[in-house]
Amino acid sequence: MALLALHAVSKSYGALKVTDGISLAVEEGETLGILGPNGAGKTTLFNLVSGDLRLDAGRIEYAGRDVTGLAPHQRCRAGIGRSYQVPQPFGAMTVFENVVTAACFGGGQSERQAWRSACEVLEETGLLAQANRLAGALTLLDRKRLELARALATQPRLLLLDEIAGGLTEHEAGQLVAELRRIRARGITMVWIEHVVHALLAIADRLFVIDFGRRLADGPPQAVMSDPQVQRVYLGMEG
Ligand SMILES: Nc1ncnc2c1ncn2[C@@H]1O[C@H](COP(=O)(O)OP(=O)(O)OP(=O)(O)O)[C@@H](O)[C@H]1O
Repeated sequence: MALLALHAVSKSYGALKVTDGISLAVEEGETLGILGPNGAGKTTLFNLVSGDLRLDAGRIEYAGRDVTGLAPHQRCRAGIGRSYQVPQPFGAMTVFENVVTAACFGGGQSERQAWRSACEVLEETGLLAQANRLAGALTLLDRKRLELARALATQPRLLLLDEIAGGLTEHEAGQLVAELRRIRARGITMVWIEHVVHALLAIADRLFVIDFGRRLADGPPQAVMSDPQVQRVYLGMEG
């Protein structure tokens, strides 16, 4: 049974169909990469899965349960954690306080549990030395790590990552991939939207390409990247 299953999911803004009948299954333990041109509907798909947006049609199942009608906090507590494309930490709070807050309010943990899991997550994401810094004073790499740490603090079984490598140097993106590999080794299922293709290819088991809100390709990374339609639409290359 798939951990996450989308059945003909659709969402429109007025006449603009942003998600057009997408069906997709993600197996437990899998790392799925999502690619697509700007405005293709990738973040919208995440918003539909996390419950930040209500869908117009279709159904979403998670861990064998229909979660279509659940609120975002209910989906989070059920194990769907996510990061946001634009990191949104509480800038006037420390890194530690940000992660504790995510563990308490997103993960439903007691304060005592939240302190413990915040320490573990900060160590795992390489942020322990920054624990007492204000989140607003972090470098871009550390802000991305904090975004990851806040999602991990909710103890997800399914982790949705939205462009977490964007704006990083190649070396920094490599560090982030190494952290994601460790997270994957813990058995966490990941779906990662990313424009930094080499970072995605370093970890994804499978790629799903979206164009104009529809599935353009879905399969093993090398096969998808050499698909002439993907090269034409996404990479701007003529086949
Ligand atoms: N609240 C909204 N109202 C109207 N249109 C919207 C809204 N949110 C998104 N859109 C439109 O929906 C389309 C898909 O947006 P989305 O952010 O999902 O794309 P994306 O693939 O994540 O893009 P990017 O790679 O640039 O982040 C875009 O044309 C966008 O302008």
